Amino acid sequence: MQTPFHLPTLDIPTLLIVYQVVAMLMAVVTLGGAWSARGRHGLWLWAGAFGVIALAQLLRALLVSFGAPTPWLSIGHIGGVISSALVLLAVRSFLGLRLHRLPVILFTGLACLASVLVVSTGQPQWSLLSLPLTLAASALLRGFALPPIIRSWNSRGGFALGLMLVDLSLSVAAYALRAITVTPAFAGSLEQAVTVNGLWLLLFIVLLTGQAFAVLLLVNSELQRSLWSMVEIDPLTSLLNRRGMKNRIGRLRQRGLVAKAAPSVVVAMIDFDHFKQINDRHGHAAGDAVLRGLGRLLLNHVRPNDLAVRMGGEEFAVVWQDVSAEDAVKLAERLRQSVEDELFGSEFGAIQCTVSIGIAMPRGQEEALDDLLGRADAALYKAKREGRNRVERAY
Ligand SMILES: Nc1nc2c(ncn2[C@@H]2O[C@H](COP(=O)(O)OP(=O)(O)OP(=O)(O)O)[C@@H](O)[C@H]2O)c(=O)[nH]1
Repeated sequence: MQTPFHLPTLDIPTLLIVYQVVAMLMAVVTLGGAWSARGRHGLWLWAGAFGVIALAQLLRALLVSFGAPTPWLSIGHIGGVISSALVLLAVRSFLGLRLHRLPVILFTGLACLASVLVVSTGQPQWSLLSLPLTLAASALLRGFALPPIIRSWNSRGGFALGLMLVDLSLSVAAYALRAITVTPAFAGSLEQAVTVNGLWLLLFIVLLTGQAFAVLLLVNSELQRSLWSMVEIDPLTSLLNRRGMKNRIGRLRQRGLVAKAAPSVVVAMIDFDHFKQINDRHGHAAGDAVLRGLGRLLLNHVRPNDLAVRMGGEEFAVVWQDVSAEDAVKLAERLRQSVEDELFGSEFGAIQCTVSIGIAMPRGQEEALDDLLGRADAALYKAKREGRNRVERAY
């Protein structure tokens, strides 16, 4: 079959050297990133993915110049499959998913073995199968990394993840199409197949560079995220702190999920009764265990869009969304009862405590969050004055 268009002649060995140099550069840049991020987010695996391509091409070039036996020359193809396996593992590690290493290793091993076997026959019609075979294996391995990235992008969004998604999707398509089009049967002749492969190499150099940029952007945004969570999360209870709550509500308002002081938002301020006595009687460590226990209990009482917050000391807050005033009173009462029924376990024995709760609903669209919190606080102190272990509502 003759292709209807004229393909430019490309110097494949030169392109392979460029591919190798770019991969080497990307490996060095990603290694630097992995080093500064202490290897978090699967960065060593990303660096490995670029490094393997660079090393495989280098080895191949050396073997060719030393006149190594033919089976060794499939090392470049094998490097591509191993690199794709590392990309799959890197994506899972980056997204914090379990790494199913064994099936990935087995599949990669089989693809590499098949490549060596077909090249070892010494028969051109078999040897030529090595490239499409390993390219197809790479397309599959990278394809398996797509669904978790798509899910993550749907929930998190972000430019860096979007860029990774685009690059990975393009590379899955490119590996699959390259596997088909580099076969002489498709290209029309062996010469045409070599030229088509050269054109693909050009695209692969671009995709490789795009992937390295996406990795670095992703790591940068992850480091920023973890820095923010250190600022916004209370280390003792892992709940949001006061700043985290304000930022979260600000972000929800920006995304239009919460209208400015929407009337359906209810704030509950929660404060332990006589917490000082718990510390005095059982010790500070037992007090900490009780605070952690309330943190867990609050998380069980809120839905994904609600917020559970440690405001400071033994004061907590819950922000319920989409609830009526009547339902909020019921929710707060149920929460108060749960704390009363709970035996907060610690190594010093079970500790029983109670909380006082003040709840407030926005007066109108314009009430600022601080004013709302202030009124919930005032209701809380009314609950304390009226005898503690009770819920009071601000009007
Ligand atoms: N263990 C522990 N105790 C804390 C922490 N933060 C604040 N506290 C203690 O919480 C206690 C709060 O005491 P008070 O403000 O007098 O309040 P209270 O004893 O709960 O009395 P009422 O609120 O009036 O019922 C103090 O003894 C603080 O030391 C903490 O992180 N861990």
